[in-house]
Amino acid sequence: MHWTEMKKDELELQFSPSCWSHRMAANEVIEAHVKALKEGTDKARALAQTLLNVPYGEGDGERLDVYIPNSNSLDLPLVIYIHGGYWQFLSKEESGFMAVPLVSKGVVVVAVDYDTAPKGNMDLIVSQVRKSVVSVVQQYSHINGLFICGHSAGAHLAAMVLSTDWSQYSIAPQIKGAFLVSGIYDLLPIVSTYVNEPLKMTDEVAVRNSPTTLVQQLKTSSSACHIVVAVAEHDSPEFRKQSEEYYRMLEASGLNVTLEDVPNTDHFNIIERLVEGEYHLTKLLLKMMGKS
Ligand SMILES: N[C@@H](CC(=O)c1ccccc1NC=O)C(=O)O
Repeated sequence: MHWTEMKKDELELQFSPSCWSHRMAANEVIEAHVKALKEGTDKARALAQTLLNVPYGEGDGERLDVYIPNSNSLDLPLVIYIHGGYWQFLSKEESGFMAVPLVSKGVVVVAVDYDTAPKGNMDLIVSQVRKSVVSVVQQYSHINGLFICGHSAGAHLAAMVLSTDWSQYSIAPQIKGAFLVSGIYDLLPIVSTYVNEPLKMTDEVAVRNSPTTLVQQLKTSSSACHIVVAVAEHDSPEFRKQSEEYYRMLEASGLNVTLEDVPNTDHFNIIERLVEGEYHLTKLLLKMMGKS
């Protein structure tokens, strides 16, 4: 069934990732998710050298954390992680977990904060994340490859970064690879759901912030980027459809894109497991960065 034909209840269920986990009840899976991300982030902060709360703009919320390998090398790959949580939950304080397996392999990890709703709205959040990427490139001009990874709403934001017209910015970041994990690429279906209550998007705001409407811009700005669209086996059918359709659009426009359907995962552990060195997506990310 197309989402336009769904009743509100059905649509809201499709966009309630916690209701589709095969591991735990809805409230438990979210609690466990936040705990896993926080524990992983605390571990990363103990393992790596860190620069915490580095400003990337004037706003209080415009800060990022850097996780640095204990290496003398200057030409390390760098991955920017953009957290999920429906543009209203989570922060960089739970977003350094993937540094655990990556810094030991010589990868710099940056976790970006943005003003979640209701403080921030969709246009602001997208512009903040874009600005953070420009700031990282300016500060770390010596890095050997810029990569971006986002989960859920963060995958949407990562796709929006790839789709940026950089002509209004001081530089045009060259992103070598992108990991889009369990993302939302068409925002129109969520406008009428509970997800939009704090965001208050109109259809117009949703359309201009949908990566599905910006594929031509992505092709112009990010033609050399290897894009991995990853989706969980136990994501909801609508989430799975969003990933499949965005993947097809990118592939049809001739981009270097791969669809990864990750078995035995749900919307939450598909990203939590990046704390493990032996997890399929961790290995794939390291391979993309030339570190395996
Ligand atoms: N109502 C949503 C809540 C949700 O997605 C979420 C909540 C807290 C932290 C992260 C979340 N989602 C994905 O990162 C759900 O049913 O999963």
